Amino acid sequence: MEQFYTIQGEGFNTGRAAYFIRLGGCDVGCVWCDVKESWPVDAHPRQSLTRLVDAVTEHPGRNVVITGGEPLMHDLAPLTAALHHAGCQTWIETSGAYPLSGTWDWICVSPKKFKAPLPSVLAAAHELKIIIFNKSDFAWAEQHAALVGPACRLYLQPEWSKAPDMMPLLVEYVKNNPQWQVSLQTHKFLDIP
Ligand SMILES: C[S@@+](CC[C@H](N)C(=O)[O-])C[C@H]1O[C@@H](n2cnc3c(N)ncnc32)[C@H](O)[C@@H]1O
Ligand SMILES: Nc1nc2[nH]cc(C(=O)O)c2c(=O)[nH]1
Ligand code: SF4
Ligand SMILES: [Mg+2]
Repeated sequence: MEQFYTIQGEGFNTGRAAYFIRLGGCDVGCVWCDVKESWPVDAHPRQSLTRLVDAVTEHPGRNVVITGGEPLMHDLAPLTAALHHAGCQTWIETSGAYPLSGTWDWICVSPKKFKAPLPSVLAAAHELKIIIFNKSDFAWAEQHAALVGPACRLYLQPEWSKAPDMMPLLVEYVKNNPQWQVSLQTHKFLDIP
């Protein structure tokens, strides 16, 4: 759907330069999704792997984030193989609703109530990033934290429009449950993609 070189705004890798590839197609249907234009799978032009990898390597950064849409609706094995061949690190942003494909240096799973994550994807996560939209999301976060591996990093990220209301609760939650960390969509404050 789009590709851009920017700063990873969220989660564990916040602040690091990364090339983003946003793949079209998602059927999870989050009411608060901030890229609804990514949902239709056929609305976005196709690109060859060669062209995609060439575009990445025109920039000095070698961290590549595959996002969407829901990127795991596609077989990502060819894309991650080509990126690794070009010397890139592969990072994914996924809801976990579809089986993993591809080989990954960093897996961020952000599970959604609208379509449950697969246990196999949760088990492979390096990072669990729960979006806090209302109070019930804290208990829901704990349910998913029980399904990830022991080394998985735990993040709570406010849903953008609800952040003014939810941030005080989120801060108190992390102070009382320090296994969790706060993640903010810092690119939105920086006004970058
Ligand atoms: C647009 S999604 C694409 C990747 C994948 N479909 C997913 O949901 O993880 C990228 C990240 O943005 C988060 N996100 C989407 N809309 C948001 C919003 N309104 N506020 C905060 N985070 C949001 C998602 O939870 C996910 O972690
Ligand atoms: N800067 C920046 N960081 C991000 N981290 C995850 C994003 C996403 O939409 O997947 C995203 C994004 O859209 N922009
Ligand atoms: S799973 Fe991701 S892309 Fe799909 S609707 Fe939810 S936030 Fe948007
Ligand atoms: Mg985004």
